Amino acid sequence: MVNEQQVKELVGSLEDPFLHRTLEETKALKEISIKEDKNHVSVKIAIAKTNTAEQMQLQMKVVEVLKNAGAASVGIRFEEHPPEVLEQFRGKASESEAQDLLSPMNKVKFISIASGKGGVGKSTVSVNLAVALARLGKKVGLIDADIYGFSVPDMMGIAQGPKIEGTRIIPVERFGVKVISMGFFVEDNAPVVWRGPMLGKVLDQFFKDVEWGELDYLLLDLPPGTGDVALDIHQMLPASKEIVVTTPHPTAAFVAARAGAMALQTDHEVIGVIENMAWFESKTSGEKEYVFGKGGGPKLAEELRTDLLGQIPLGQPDWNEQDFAPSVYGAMHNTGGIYRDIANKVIAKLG
Ligand SMILES: Nc1ncnc2c1ncn2[C@@H]1O[C@H](COP(=O)(O)OP(=O)(O)OP(=O)(O)O)[C@@H](O)[C@H]1O
Repeated sequence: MVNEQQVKELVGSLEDPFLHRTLEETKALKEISIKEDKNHVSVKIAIAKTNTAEQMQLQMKVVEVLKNAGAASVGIRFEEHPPEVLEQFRGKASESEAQDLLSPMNKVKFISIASGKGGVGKSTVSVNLAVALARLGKKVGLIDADIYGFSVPDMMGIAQGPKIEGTRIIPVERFGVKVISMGFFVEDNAPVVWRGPMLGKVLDQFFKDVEWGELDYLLLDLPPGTGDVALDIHQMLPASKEIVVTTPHPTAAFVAARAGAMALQTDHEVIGVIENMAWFESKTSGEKEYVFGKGGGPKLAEELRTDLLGQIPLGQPDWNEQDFAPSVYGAMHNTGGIYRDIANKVIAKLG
């Protein structure tokens, strides 16, 4: 069990990656809360620039020092120092670092897509939401971090891996979305045994070494479930907005609620729920059959005190209009329209 003083000292001794002063010197620790029953430590830290690879590295260090000191789980939120505080320290930063403070990644909003268990359509939803946001004119990146499933390349019909230019990885662009997948770095669909820390390194590389350019949104297709790997990945991610995908069965929603709880515990904000495989609609009669039950999505949204962003029916894209992307719905497809409505809601929420 760690106490507040230890948290202050341990986190305070780490450095702001841009200002090169300790977090104690920059008065970065804005909030500390310790839930003794769960041995959970939650901190809010101000740094020079949020949503950056440097923030990720700092985040990993904070988790490491607090876990080494005995915390069972750690939640971190970041905020940016106001300009007047930055001014005090700016002289310390070299010109290139000052330039870096203005880097385009500064503006990107992270959206993680999570689920309580596998197979509910989390990857399908991630892909189609990314494409829908791009169709609405947003600059979108997608990281397929679903280490058990990395199915995004196949779903989008991506046959070629990314180009490597020197030390930089150029993401593959498809339907206007820049895509990076764990699957690009694994030979012949071989199964991979991942552990949290290893995953953290790979993710860190995705943030640092991938040439994302300017992005509005970076979507992350997370591993399903609420096990160790999912927890680790949540703790490594820059504070992101999270969408939870569920199927309509009340039991599925119950399991998905755990994923939502994990997001909240690690200080990610749940911005909504998407119910997938909501019903089957007969093409001839237009009648809806609730094949997998009913009510799970609204119930989950209520439980997580968030919005139901949309309900996706059972079905498949029309292959011929899809240019060999087996899971991407066309803009004119009914389900493509549902994804467009969801994308509009996401934009309204996040700007
Ligand atoms: N609305 C839908 N209608 C019909 N099939 C669907 C729908 N959504 C997803 N599927 C299919 O269900 C299967 C699982 O979907 P997907 O891989 O997206 O799930 P997942 O939650 O990401 O799974 P995992 O995390 O285990 O990889 C896929 O074959 C996909 O094509």
